[in-house]
Amino acid sequence: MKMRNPPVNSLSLEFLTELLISLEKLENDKTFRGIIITSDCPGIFSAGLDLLEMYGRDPAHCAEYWKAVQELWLRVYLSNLVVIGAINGISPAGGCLLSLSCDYRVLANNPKYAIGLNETLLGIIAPFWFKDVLVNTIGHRAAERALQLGFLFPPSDALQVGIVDQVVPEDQVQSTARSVMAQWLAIPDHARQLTKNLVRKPTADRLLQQRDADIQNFVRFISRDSIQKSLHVYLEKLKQKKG
Ligand SMILES: CCC/C=C/C(=O)SCCNC(=O)CCNC(=O)[C@H](O)C(C)(C)COP(=O)([O-])OP(=O)([O-])OC[C@H]1O[C@@H](n2cnc3c(N)ncnc32)[C@H](O)[C@@H]1OP(=O)([O-])[O-]
Repeated sequence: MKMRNPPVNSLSLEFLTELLISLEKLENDKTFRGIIITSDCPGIFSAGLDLLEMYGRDPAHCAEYWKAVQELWLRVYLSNLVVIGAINGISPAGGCLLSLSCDYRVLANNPKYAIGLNETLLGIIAPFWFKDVLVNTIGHRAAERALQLGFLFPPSDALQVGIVDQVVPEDQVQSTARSVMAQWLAIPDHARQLTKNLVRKPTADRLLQQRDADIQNFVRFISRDSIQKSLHVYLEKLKQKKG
């Protein structure tokens, strides 16, 4: 599955909806047993959540958007398919969450392809379920530092901390992802799926038990003047960087 939402594969509401529909189709088609998620935008896996869906929007829109973000996470995280991330670009925040929700992550060895939950750098906070997935992946102490400091790990550090499973030369990302897929597909589906569910369900349940409250929290948080100001400053920085 090649994500294509130029210029930066930001997860806009429209793009999230497209991803959800595609994933649902694959999930329901019994001829598919696994997917490799990668990007069609050179150098960018995904720039994460679309800031323009959260900046200057009314509460109803923010609520609709957040529901779609939750939906995508649950769909990928709990998928019955084997999901491999072939991460061929930078993946901050929501892009990192998408990567972390895969069963296995292969990252291209390019120092620009950093990965991490950098929310604090934007003056915003990674929700508890983003945090849970990171803690599950790299452990409590490493997650505590990474989250507070908004670390974006370059490939060698990403491998060392365990936020990705493998770092390979850029031209080998897809072939490596395919070999990994073959290895995972050698396991009987029912045993692998039930085991995946056993491991992941408690984390997903924490959100499932309070989805509406989580939406309300998000809307309250993102609508604050101070948060809107932080987003404004960050968006301006992105513009200025462009020159
Ligand atoms: C509680 C919530 C939790 C939040 C989770 C998140 O995921 S928060 C998200 C955390 N994400 C981040 O912190 C990543 C922020 N992005 C970046 O750091 C860089 O864009 C890049 C490194 C991904 C690509 O660098 P590059 O030099 O190749 O490209 P460029 O920088 O020139 O951008 C091209 C155009 O895309 C625009 N745009 C970019 N990102 C976003 C976005 N997320 N959304 C919307 N738009 C975005 C950018 O403004 C510009 O627009 P313009 O001026 O053409 O109208």
